[in-house]
Amino acid sequence: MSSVRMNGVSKQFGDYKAVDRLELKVGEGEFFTFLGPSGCGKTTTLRMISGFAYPDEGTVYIGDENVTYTAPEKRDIGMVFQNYALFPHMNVFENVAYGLKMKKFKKAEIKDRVEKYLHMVELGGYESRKISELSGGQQQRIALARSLAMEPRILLLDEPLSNLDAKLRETMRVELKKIQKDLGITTIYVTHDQTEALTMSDKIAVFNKGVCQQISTPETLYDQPANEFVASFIGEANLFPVKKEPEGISVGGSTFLKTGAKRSGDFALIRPASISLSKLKLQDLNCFPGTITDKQFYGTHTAYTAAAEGLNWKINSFHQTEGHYQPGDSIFISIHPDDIDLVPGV
Ligand SMILES: Nc1ncnc2c1ncn2[C@@H]1O[C@H](COP(=O)(O)OP(=O)(O)OP(=O)(O)O)[C@@H](O)[C@H]1O
Repeated sequence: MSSVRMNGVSKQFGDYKAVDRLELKVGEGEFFTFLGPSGCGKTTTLRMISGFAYPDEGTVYIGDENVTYTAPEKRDIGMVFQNYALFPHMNVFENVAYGLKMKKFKKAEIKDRVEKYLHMVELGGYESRKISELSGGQQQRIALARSLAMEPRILLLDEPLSNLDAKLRETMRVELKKIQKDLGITTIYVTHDQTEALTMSDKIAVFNKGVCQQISTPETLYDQPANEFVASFIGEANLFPVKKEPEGISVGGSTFLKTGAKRSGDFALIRPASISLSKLKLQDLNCFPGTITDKQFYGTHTAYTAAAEGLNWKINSFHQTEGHYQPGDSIFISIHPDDIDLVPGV
């Protein structure tokens, strides 16, 4: 088990800053996720940790060791990729044993480790299967077992579940997290999928255009996003530019909002689940007439959109009694002041 630190790390391709002055610390045994849209610098950052890319500036530490320019094979890191990268001409045993053989482990130790880690990914007994005889999910587990068998000090996972179907992804999320916790291995996970990040991580670093926007627990990212980008990327959000008025703030031109926000900012953030819908006006404060424009039923909740005060609102209704509006219905939307946060722009 080891920690990872990156101090002032930058990487440029031509004129483009793929990673810009990154500061982060991954604690021992932590499940740490790099989250962000395509091209934001997640993989480049991971490659600088693995040693497949070197930074232009800054330092990378694993534990107390400065590994900024250390070759990948000397870093004692395991990696699992989106495409599995298994050897198709070898069977399952040979795939999992490969790195151990290269490192000249004794035969008995290789056999023990292959058995142990195949059992851990629930594929004990599959040793002589061909790779082509395995499903995508099974192949991904073999790739994981192959990395774990080396007992590395850090595990890096680059979008490992993105080739799997939705149901399998969900199962693998739970299994992967369990294995990680059982082994206590420091893990860095790259994804653009916020559900994966929120459900699996101890901490998440949110990236945008090469810049790390915020590093926090999933709960803090959702409840106290550092800025408009994080607020829009984590969970669903209504984000409206605000105008500062003498007595408070207004959105959409002249709609006054009373907010309990403890900070100031350029955008009002209102989560769709915190808005109530009603046929009648329920309160004077933060209650506006509008019209339902769309309805999508998800089982657990109904997602509405409504036009009110010249703005489009997203509203998630979890109450069955509220779940009966149709597009075209006249409604009132109500928001408690404590559910209106203010966030800075990026
Ligand atoms: N070897 C390279 N040469 C030139 N540009 C590169 C190179 N590698 C990455 N880039 C650019 O750097 C930026 C960051 O790429 P990176 O692969 O780190 O993004 P990412 O967040 O992992 O994206 P994705 O989720 O699509 O994999 C992108 O604009 C990419 O085009």
